[in-house]
Amino acid sequence: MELQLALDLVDIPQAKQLVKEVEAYIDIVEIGTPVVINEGLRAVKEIKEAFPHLRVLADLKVMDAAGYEVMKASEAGADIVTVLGASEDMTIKGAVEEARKQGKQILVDMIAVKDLAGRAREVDALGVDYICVHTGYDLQAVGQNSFADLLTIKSAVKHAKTAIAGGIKLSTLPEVIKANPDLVIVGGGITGQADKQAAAAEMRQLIEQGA
Ligand SMILES: O=C(CO)[C@H](O)[C@H](O)COP(=O)(O)O
Repeated sequence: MELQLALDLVDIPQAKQLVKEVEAYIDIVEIGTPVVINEGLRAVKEIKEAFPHLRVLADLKVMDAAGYEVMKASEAGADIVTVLGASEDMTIKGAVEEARKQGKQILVDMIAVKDLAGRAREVDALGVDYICVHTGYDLQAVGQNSFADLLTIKSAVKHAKTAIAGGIKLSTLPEVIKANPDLVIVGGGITGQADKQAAAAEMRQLIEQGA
């Protein structure tokens, strides 16, 4: 099980500082959508150059013209690029084709998908690398989470790796680990803590010991 640090509310120097603190405990650094909006793909480039041993995910949440956007993120150094599960099959196919050309991976974010099991089966058949259930900030604000959704995609998906994101904290990580996703994505559960290194270390330890 891999651990991904999601960076959403930082600029590039803050991102570098944060990754330096927790790099020993994480597998993937996510350059979050707000960071890409504020800083552009330069954030992906600078983090990959500073931490070449870590994989970098560009959370572009692509919805159209995926071939071009996956190409640009790959050129910047992204190892994984996100595409929305709610987008057209053609878009997801285009993303997978370009990722294969570039030697990169596609994570499909299932945020706002209503028929989760059905869409997960379709997206899985398109050859994506990860399928991720995700409770975004707007639904986290009204108390929702994706724990049940993870079980739904675990039973639907046959080929892709499964992932979960959205408000995961130290206190809820054991429940997530029990459902055995391939990838756990944590933002505020690490970046919002006074001691970020300790939070990341504890999370890594829980993952290693299987909760
Ligand atoms: O993609 C995102 C928001 O759209 C976040 O990166 C993701 O939800 C993880 O962050 P957090 O753990 O703080 O919810």
